[in-house]
Amino acid sequence: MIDDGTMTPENSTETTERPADAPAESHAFQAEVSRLLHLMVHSVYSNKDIFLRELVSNAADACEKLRWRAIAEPALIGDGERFEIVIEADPAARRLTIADNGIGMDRDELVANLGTIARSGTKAFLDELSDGAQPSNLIGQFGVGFYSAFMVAARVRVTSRKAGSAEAWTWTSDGRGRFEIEPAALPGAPAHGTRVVLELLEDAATYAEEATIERIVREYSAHIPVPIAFATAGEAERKALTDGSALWVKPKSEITKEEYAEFYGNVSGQWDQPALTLHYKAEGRHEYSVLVFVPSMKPFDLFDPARKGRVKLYVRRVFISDEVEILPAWARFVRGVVDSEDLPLNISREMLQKNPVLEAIGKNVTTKVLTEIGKLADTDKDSFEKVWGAFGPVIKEGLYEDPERRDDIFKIARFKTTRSGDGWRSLADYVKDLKENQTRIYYVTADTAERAAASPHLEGFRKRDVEVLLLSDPVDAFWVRSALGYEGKPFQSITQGAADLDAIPEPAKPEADKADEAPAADVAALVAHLKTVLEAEVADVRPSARLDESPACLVAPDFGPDKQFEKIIARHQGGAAFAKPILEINPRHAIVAAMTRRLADNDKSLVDDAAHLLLGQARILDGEAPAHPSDFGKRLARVMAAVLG
Ligand SMILES: Nc1ncnc2c1ncn2[C@@H]1O[C@H](COP(=O)(O)OP(=O)(O)OP(=O)(O)O)[C@@H](O)[C@H]1O
Repeated sequence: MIDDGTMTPENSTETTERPADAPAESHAFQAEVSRLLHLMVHSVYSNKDIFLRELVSNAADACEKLRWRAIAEPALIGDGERFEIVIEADPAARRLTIADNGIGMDRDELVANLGTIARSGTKAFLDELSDGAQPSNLIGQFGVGFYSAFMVAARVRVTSRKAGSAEAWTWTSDGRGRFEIEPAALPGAPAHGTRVVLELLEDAATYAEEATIERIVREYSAHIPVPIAFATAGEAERKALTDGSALWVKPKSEITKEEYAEFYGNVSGQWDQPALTLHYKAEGRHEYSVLVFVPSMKPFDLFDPARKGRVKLYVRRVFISDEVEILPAWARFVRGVVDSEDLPLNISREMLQKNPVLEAIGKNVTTKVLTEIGKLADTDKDSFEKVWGAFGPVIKEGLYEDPERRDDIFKIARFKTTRSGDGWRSLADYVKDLKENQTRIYYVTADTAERAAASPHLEGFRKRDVEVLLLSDPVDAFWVRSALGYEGKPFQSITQGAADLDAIPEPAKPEADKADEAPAADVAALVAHLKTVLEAEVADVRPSARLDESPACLVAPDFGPDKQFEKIIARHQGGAAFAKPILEINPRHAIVAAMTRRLADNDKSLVDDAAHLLLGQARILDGEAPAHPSDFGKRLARVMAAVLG
């Protein structure tokens, strides 16, 4: 029970008396908070109900924190005290109170927690809100839940007492830029915990009605693990709305899809329909229950550098922590709960690091998640593609971080390729369709799939109908370098090294085309000349098998990074110098043929200009600028004048 009669109308409405020597302090909200509050109050939200789910969720978190703390320090709570959340409505006064007997906040915590937003990504969130995204899907994710109270309240008063503290404090604000903090008189304050009082706006009067509250609690908070009761102001009687029992210990057959979805929403702060729900109990060496979800929508912090997971750890129904990394970082999109029967309840945070029981659980859950995603590929292609589209870029981090998972990840990995069209191809599909004499899995990496698909390096592969993976996630440039291959076929960048395409048969060429080809001896002479002219900029010049329509392209040497990987490293190191590239020229191209003729005629200055232009053009096709733009411009003008003049 929440003790001390805190819910009586008298002391839940009036500002508590404060000692004369402790005047109310006025603080400005952090700028981000003000921006958020402004958006909350002035946007037209279709769903204001969510404020209650956010406040209830905070109240439940506070109870769970204290439940855990009180294991080591039982004196923090009363004898036989039961954690609960009480929602009290006073329709006549248009007032709603949410009270919990959780951990509470001291003065500094009130200032920090209800005056700033600590989460990284806040700015991104605000920008997204400004762009008109539906906030109800986003709010819970960003750690800004409390502020949603101002969607329905003209004034919010929070009285809180930290468990074990002799002081209580009241925080008050109308949400317009400032808040006040003052000491609260102890007789009216909670023994421990927090009371949030909302003076509702005129058009939000419905939130002081029992039926509305009951409906919202059933819809959004029916399975939070702390019981919720309803009370009408001035009446002693309380009505239990939920029993606070843990959903994950119930048998699967007794849980509806809606109940799972609601639980998922509360545990993840996301309110999309989960793509996968995994609910099972493991018995054997370790005993534990798992209820985890694969979302169908990307959480906002998926690419946050901290790469934090959000699976909550419970021990025998007691919440322990959401800070332990139970799953590997590349599975950080998984949300849910793991509840161990074996770990000690008073386990310290230090003991949770590198804990063998947790490691075993983490491995098992990871295997299950990968297996279920794999099954989804067979049973529901659309959902699977959504999951892969959203989380593939993260899962692929496992390809180089978690070598023992590589084969499992390769099984579910899907790629855009020169043959995939709108769909995706698996490596199994790729290997099944290898061309005669093809021994490698070819790939090209670029910033976007479109740019990858436009790479001139692809031409010779297209012509031979050799499939190439079009890789455009930042992580791709990394795993292709460390993965040894798939089913014995090594990965090979098409922008690196000699393209061993000659062994793969080319479709027969019409005789007319062959006539355009420069004689081999002339090509050799041109190559030798270009090597001298471009010596300062390229490591080598050679005829290319990989080109068809373009006159030239740049490739990286056989060993070392490929072109895209070089770019990524250069970006991080502020433009580090790399090995000079190799220029490949297309002996079948009209420009190259013309250059061989000009060289034979000893028209060196035009050939030299053309050589530099070829190199500059190859750079442009790689998404770079010519090394010396003004020199490039001059040569271009000279050649154009010679041709047009
Ligand atoms: N009833 C409460 N008891 C104790 N602390 C609270 C309570 N309500 C809010 N807080 C504190 O204020 C912080 C900010 O709350 P807010 O709802 O804005 O974000 P959050 O709960 O951290 O994130 P999320 O909404 O994603 O769960 C909380 O993290 C918590 O520390």
